Parts: sequence; C-alpha cells; structure tokens
Amino acid sequence: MAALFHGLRRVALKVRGQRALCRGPASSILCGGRGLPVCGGSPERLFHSTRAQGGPGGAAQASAPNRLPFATISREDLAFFEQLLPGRAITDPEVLEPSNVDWLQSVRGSSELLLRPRTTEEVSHILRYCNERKLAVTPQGGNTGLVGGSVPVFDEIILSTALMNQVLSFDSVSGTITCQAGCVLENLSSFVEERDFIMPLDLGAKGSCHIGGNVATNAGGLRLLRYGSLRGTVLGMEVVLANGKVLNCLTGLRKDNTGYDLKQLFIGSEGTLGVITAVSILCPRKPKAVNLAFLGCSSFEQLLEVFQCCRGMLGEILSAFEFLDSACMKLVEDHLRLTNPIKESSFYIVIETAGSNAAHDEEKLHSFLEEVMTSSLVTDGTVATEEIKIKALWAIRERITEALRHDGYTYKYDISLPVEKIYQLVEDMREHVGSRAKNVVGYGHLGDGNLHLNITSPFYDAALLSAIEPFIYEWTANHRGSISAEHGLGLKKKNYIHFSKAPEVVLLMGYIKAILDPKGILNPYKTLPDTCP
Ligand SMILES: O=C(O)CC[C@@H](O)C(=O)O
Ligand SMILES: [Zn+2]
Repeated sequence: MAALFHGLRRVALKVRGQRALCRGPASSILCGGRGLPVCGGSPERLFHSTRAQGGPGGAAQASAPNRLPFATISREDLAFFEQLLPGRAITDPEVLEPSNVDWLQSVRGSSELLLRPRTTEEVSHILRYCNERKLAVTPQGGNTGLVGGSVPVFDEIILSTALMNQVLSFDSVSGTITCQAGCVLENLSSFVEERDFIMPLDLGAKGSCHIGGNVATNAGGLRLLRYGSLRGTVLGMEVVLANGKVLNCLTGLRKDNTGYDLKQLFIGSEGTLGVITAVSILCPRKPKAVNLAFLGCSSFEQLLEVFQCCRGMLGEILSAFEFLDSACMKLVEDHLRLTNPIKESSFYIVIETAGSNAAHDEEKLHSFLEEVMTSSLVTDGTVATEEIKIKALWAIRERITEALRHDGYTYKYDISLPVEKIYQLVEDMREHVGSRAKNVVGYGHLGDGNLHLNITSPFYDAALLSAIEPFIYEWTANHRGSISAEHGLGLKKKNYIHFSKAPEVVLLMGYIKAILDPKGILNPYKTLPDTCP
C-alpha cells in the first residue's frame, strides 16, 4: 500500500497550478434588517432583474417588498454628509453601480448615495443622523453575499466599510487580532501568517469579503470543521447601534461571563441590529504541516464511510472534509478549464490535514489512505503537500460557485441536514425537476452537514422556480434541517424562515429588532419575514 500512496503523490504533480481567484460568494457584509412595524405585512411580488447575472440568463429569486415610508435624501442631507465625509459621500451613478448590484448580479437596488466612513465616530454620526431623519441604510462590506443581503432594495443609503481597513492590534501571545470591519479576509490572513498564525476561517471569497461582513453573516467556510464558527472565535466586537450609540465590547478575553454575551446578537444578524465597526478574533497557530488528499468515490454511501474512517483515523489533524459530485467537476472543467486530477468518479472528496509534525501527519494520512483504498471505499486519489499543488486542488472545490455563474441562471440553496441525508435531497430534486433544469449539483462542507444544492437553467424560469420552492424547504423541514446553513437569509430567503424557526422564535427576533432599531432603518427588507408568524 505504500506504493499506492506514492502513486497518489505522483498524480498530484500533474495538477496544474491554477490559483483560486477571489470571487465573491459565501459571505457578505453587515447586511440585514427591516423596517418597523416588525412584521410589515407588505404584499409581495416576485421580481427579477433583467440586467442580471454575469452568465447567460439572470434574475433573482427574491421577493420584493413595497418600499417602507422612509425619508428620501434631501439637499440638506447631502450637504451634511459631504461635510462629514469630504470626498467620501459618493453620488456619481457610475461609482455607485457596483454597490447597487450583488455579486451574483441577481438583485439590484437604486441607491443614490454611497458613504465611505473611515472611523467608528463617522459611522456613529452617520447613523445618528439617519435615525433622526428616518433615512434607511444598507451596510455593505465586500458585497460578496449570495442572498441579496448586502445591496439596497430601494434607495437606501449604502454605508460601505471599504475604508475601515486598519489592523488595530495583534497580540502574539494569545494570537488575537483586533481590526476594523472593512479589512479584507485575505489581507488579514497574510498579516497573521507572517506572524505564524492563521485566520480561523477561510472562504472562496477571501480576496474580496470583509471581516465585518463575515461576522455579520456568521460566514462558515472551509475550516469550520476544525476551528468552529465565528460564534466561538470572535472574542470581542465594537458595534454602532441605529441611534449612533457605540457599543464597545472589544475585549480579547477568552472567558467573560459577566452577563449576556451581547456580541452574539450581532453575529449572523446581517446588519439588521447594528453596524459592526471592529472585531477581535482568536487565531490558531499556523500549522507546520498541511496535506491535502483529493479522492474519488463511487457512491455517497462510500463517501460517508470515508468520512467516518477519516474522523477516526485522522482525528485532531483533520482540518477540512469537503465534497463535490461529478456534475460539479464537469462544470469546473467546462467553464473554468480546470483539470480533474484523478479518474472520473461519482463523488470527489477534499480532505485537508493541518498539524505540527509533518512526519506524524504523513504517517496518519498514509494509514488512513491505506485503509480506504484496501477496503475499496476510494477508487482513486492524489495527495499534495506543496502549497502550490494544495492551492490547485483546492481551486476545484472553491471555484464551483464561479463555474455555476457561467452555466446560466442559478437557483442557490444552502441547507444543513443530518449528514447521511445530504445527498438524498439532491437526488430527489433531480427527479422532481426533471429536464426543466440544466444542471442539479451538490457540493459543500460535508464535515459540517452543509449542502450547497445549486440548480441552473439557461435563463430565469418561473415555472422551474415554482417546482423547486417550496418543495426544497418542505423537504428540509421534514428532515429537521436548516434552510440557511451559512449564507444567511438576506432578502432572498427571509420569507422562508418559518421552515426552520418556530413562530415564537421569529416573534422574539422581531422584538429584539424593534428594541435595537425602533425606526427600522438598518438594512430594511432583510432577514426577518414580511409577515408576522
Ligand atoms: O455558491 C454556493 O452555493 C456556495 C458558496 C460557498 O459557500 C462555498 O462553500 O463554496
Ligand atoms: Zn459554503
């Protein structure tokens, strides 16, 4: 079996060095929110943008509510903002354009004002003013979200964190980084890596997404299996409330049980409760040895067995367990010209190990590979230890979202389920929609029980959408899953919240919103449903 392992290594050398380009999904910025009354009951209509999507087709699976009675921007307002942020209160439609449209180009707002504060004080002034005037605000970071949470729906003022990009401090003993919300994740990764640490999260959108947006959407990503969610690694936070009050919870303490942990309210609230301006995040030490195994399996059942075996045999060095099906592989081959490094298989697995002793890790990985290959759970595979090859293999998994965008109009779902049920949904969906869909693909964070089910059609197709929904939500609810595992609800999914949350829970969310943002100015039309449970 040693020979087989080395054989795997040789295949790795064949992999071309494509670097995962930073696209934009997975996380977004401090988005979310809706206007008061908490459940507005505004009639819905389905809308889709005809100028949408980079690929063929385009549209949006989003319900467009009616505009709530917010004020509109006056000359005096513009003068105020221009004075507060000289040269950083943008009204030029061309500059505003990319901030009005989401990364998927599926939803579009019509904001006429983009504000670029640099400091928490400026954010505080902006919000105090907007709250008094009842001007609605959409916080925006890297604008990489997938649920329409980070762009305005109507004429909301866009509050961008792009210029709030300073690292404030780094504690090299604890590994805690404190930085402004607009720091790009990849820049933070480079910063901490130079100091022998890593960020606890990693996503395909790392080149564009902002850390504030990651926190506001509780972005999951590829390392959650090992380092947990931001709910555990965010130690402190500074947030500006709708009325401009600054809530300073910017501690770097691991333990702090003094009362309610208020920062948790803002993590994953999509900017509906406050604008996150700074965060303190606990970073793990940079692993001394990283290995990546890219394996093929002929059935999902076998893939699950590999997962079990992997957890048992790799234990503490396992840092990611991702999967994609053969339809995903075809998409990245066809649209991005990436090369399948192994024999064609029904399923592919990406396993990453990260540890402190290369020889020890390699030995563990070797025994694991020997086990799964002798028991024929894995049909083919390749292993990489060099960074460039690891990146090339990761690109196959990380760039699926980008490949989908080239495939047509994409109906996106982000479901968590008991792990053994994950692929049954893809199969049931394929059967259910039949030839109406161009592709039905499944991939995701298997180790976290998180499936990304994506369906494409050449153009937006309302009939296909009504075949998919509410079928997918009912299916998920029947299996006690979540209809949004890591992307949030934003604009597109907010009205389906009841498939995952009980009425009294949604009601309590509404009360919290009403307390923190009584005028509903923060990211209206997002996260909470239009109608009361
Ligand atoms: O595009 C998607 O559906 C998933 C995006 C992202 O969360 C990923 O895991 O690649
Ligand atoms: Zn994901």
